[in-house]
This record gives sequence, C-alpha cells and structure tokens, in this order.
Amino acid sequence: MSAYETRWQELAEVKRALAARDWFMGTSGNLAIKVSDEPLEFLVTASGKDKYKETAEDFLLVDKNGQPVQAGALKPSAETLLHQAVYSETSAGCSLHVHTVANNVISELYGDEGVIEFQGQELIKAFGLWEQDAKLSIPIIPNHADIPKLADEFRSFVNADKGAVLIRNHGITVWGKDAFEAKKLLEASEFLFQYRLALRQFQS
Ligand SMILES: CSCCC(=O)C(=O)COP(=O)(O)O
Ligand SMILES: [Zn+2]
Repeated sequence: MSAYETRWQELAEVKRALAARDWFMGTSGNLAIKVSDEPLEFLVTASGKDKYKETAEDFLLVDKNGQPVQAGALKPSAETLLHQAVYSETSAGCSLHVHTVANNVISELYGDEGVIEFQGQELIKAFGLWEQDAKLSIPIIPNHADIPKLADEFRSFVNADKGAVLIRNHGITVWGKDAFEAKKLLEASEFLFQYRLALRQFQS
C-alpha cells in the first residue's frame, strides 16, 4: 500500500471514531494527516461535507501552501491554513479540529484569561506531563472570520510537535506525531473540559 493509501485509511479511521462521538455537528470539524515531507503534502477533509458520512471524496491532497495538488471539484477545508501551520512549523504528522459544546463553553469561560490550565489530573499525562506538579496550559485565541488572520494567530502557539489550541467559541485544534497521538490528545482535552465544567457546576 502507498503512503497515500495508508494515511487515507488512518485518517478515515479517526474520522469514524470522532463521528461515533458526535463531534462533527452541523458539518463542523476538519482533519488532516501528513503524507510526505518532501514535498510537503497532506490529506485534509473536503470543505462543507457531512463528516458523519464516509465517501471516496472525504479527503483531498494539498501542498505546502494548502492548495489542492490536483485540480478538481473538491475544495479543501476552509481551515486548511491552520493544519498547514502545524506541518510547516513542526514535525507533527496529524492534526484534528472539532467543535464540541464543552470546548466552546470552556473557551468562553476562560477566553479573557487566554488560557485554561489543568494540574493534578491524571489525564494530563496524555500530553507527556508525568511529573507530580506538572501543569497543562491550553492557549485560547480569539476567533477571526478572516482565516489567514486566524491561522497567523494560531501559528504563534504552534511551537512543539504536539499540542492543543482552543479558538474562542469555535473549537479546538490538536496535533501530534501521528493519528494515534493526535486522537489521544483530543480525547484527553475533551475529558478535561467536561470534568472542569462538571466540577464548576458542583462548586457554584
Ligand atoms: C459549519 S462549521 C463552520 C466552519 C468550521 O468552523 C469548520 O470547522 C468546518 O469547515 P470546513 O470547511 O472544514 O468544512
Ligand atoms: Zn472549525
């Protein structure tokens, strides 16, 4: 199997798992996976599709600028530039973006602070934070309708081979070395968001 086919199947598998979690409401969300480094090419979800459905047109190959490698009817995700930022700034192999109620509410509650932090929670180990007093900080950036502007702001937080950034009242983008790691970080983030929201309800 070619790298293209292997990566396609990996991304399709992640998409299926996230769909089972109901994380693609209203056609939201987009996913990407790197296929080659030289030249830089990655598969990204086609824009505006119902991501709960599985079709042969779910993904298309784009280049280092996020432009389709082959002319065709499919349009790359409107947010391809965020995935492009991940692959141009890091060695990550997969990046995932979803909108959930939990990540949107958290982004609004902590948006003025520009960050949400987690400490003393087992699941921060998913981010490689194993020390007793380790703290996970997830930046929160403003949402911009102008995608190049959003991608520029996002890019300034993309400085490691794995990570997560919340976009206020929009969603989360995570990235990791491969599909397995990116999905793990996404699930861990959503667990932590749901936990914080549940805890705040008891505290108020
Ligand atoms: C209807 S969701 C608005 C666009 C968005 O934020 C998103 O994640 C999906 O856009 P895409 O072009 O990737 O389908
Ligand atoms: Zn989005």
